[in-house]
Amino acid sequence: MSARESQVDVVVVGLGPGGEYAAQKLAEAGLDVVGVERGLVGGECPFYGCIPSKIIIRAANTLAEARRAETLGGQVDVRPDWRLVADRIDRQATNHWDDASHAERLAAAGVRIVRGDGRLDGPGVVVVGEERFVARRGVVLNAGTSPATLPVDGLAGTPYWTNREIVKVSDLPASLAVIGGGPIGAELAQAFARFGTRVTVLEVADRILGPEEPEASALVTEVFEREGIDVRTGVQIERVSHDGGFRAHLGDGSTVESEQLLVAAGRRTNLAGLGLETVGLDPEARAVDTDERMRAGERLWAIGDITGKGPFTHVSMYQGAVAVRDLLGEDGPWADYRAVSHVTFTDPEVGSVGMTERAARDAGIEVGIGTADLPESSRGWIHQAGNDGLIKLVADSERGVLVGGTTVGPSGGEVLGLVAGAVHAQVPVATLRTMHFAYPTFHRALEVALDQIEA
Ligand SMILES: Cc1cc2nc3c(=O)[nH]c(=O)nc-3n(C[C@H](O)[C@H](O)[C@H](O)COP(=O)(O)OP(=O)(O)OC[C@H]3O[C@@H](n4cnc5c(N)ncnc54)[C@H](O)[C@@H]3O)c2cc1C
Ligand SMILES: NC(=O)c1ccc[n+]([C@@H]2O[C@H](COP(=O)([O-])OP(=O)(O)OC[C@H]3O[C@@H](n4cnc5c(N)ncnc54)[C@H](O)[C@@H]3O)[C@@H](O)[C@H]2O)c1
Repeated sequence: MSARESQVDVVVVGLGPGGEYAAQKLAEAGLDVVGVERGLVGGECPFYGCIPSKIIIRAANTLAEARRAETLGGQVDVRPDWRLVADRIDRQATNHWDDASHAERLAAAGVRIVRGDGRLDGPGVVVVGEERFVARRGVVLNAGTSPATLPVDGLAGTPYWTNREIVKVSDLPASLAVIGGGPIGAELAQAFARFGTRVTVLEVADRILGPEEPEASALVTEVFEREGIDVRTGVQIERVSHDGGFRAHLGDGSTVESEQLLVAAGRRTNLAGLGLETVGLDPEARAVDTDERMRAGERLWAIGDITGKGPFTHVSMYQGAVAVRDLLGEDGPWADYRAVSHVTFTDPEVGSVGMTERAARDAGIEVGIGTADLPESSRGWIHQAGNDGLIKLVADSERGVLVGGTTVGPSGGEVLGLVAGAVHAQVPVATLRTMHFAYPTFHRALEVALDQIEA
């Protein structure tokens, strides 16, 4: 059967955060835009990722904070009620996993939404079922990721959870094993533990939150263990069996039993079946290479998690904005990844921007380091229960500027803002040292760390 053909200006394939942003801005600029989506308009973040997970974390943190009152303000009777969380995600956050509000916003901007699987069919051409779109200006790929499947014996036949299922849970499990101590595993492990679930984290690497500074991993591990989470690192999972409950068989001969199992062991990019070979790109690649304008080929742009430049919502939207500027013929600014920041919303939060110490040394930079322990700061001492935290700043001593920083603490993600600004704008360390740091804030601990840097 021959496909119906339409000429348009731009086709956006995948309407996750970056694609949604780009489609809306291009349509508002007057272009004829088609947005193709096979799942929910809005993508992973609002329905299965950032927003539901942060609602769970917010609730869990209120419980932890209430428990802290015992030594600071008085007795509080804490009785967790998961129904409040499940209901908030279901009704307030996801509208029962209905994307109408996202789709209506795009339609109001003039985007034509086409439901289905988009596939490239040569430069500037996208096929969706029986429809064929020829894009005069180009195609923007924003296909995102899915949970990676683990090649562990026995796992495939079991009803394990990924992030897609765990955000829909209506009843708390008594116990949960979490495979993977990355951001998803760590955030959800702690939140479920705070609701009363017995949690075991199984991490193959020698520490959880591996890409972070080792000091950050160590501190979060210490807090997790204090809260009763069983953190096992360096584990090999040989096999998983399921017989009502789960049993993970580990390489050292031990087993871990749990009522439920969350697999949070990474993501795979949704590039299979996208027709990359029709535009001269490798269909087996893990990511799509882009230049500073997010161009990936002839009349082709790629944005978001598929570019491998940082799997975060803000990166996807940042790249969406870059692609929009290029498609509209503007003169930049183009993509720059020196100061990509991210926050892992454990408690303490782990904020991070730019390079770690190791990355800076590997890049041949003459490194200067400054650190501070939050409990030793005035605000940390006042805060007391729940004051775990640290600052680590990484400077290029030759140039006298920060190239990275890690801010762990009760408001680690907020404190990060100042460091991210300094790395982004290359503010001289000497200038930062002359700042006023309000007393007694958590960010004031930065002054201690800055003073130590030889720069
Ligand atoms: C549990 C969890 C928590 C997270 N928390 C945070 C956080 O706190 N902060 C943060 O910054 N990031 C967080 N992330 C990461 C964040 O969700 C992603 O970085 C972000 O969603 C990526 O956006 P994207 O636009 O690249 O892709 P996605 O959001 O994955 O969207 C891609 C879309 O493309 C569609 N699609 C794919 N292929 C096709 C095709 N061929 N045709 C049509 N449609 C297609 C998919 O259906 C999907 O809707 C979290 C992720 C998870 C899983
Ligand atoms: N707050 C945030 O910004 C946030 C929150 C959640 C997720 N995310 C993003 O979403 C992406 C996916 O998160 P993720 O945590 O699933 O992935 P990840 O790749 O960051 O972490 C996966 C973890 O699983 C471990 N692992 C892999 N195979 C294993 C095995 N066989 N046994 C035990 N452990 C194993 C890895 O060593 C790693 O520590 C990340 O890249 C992350 O940046 C961001």
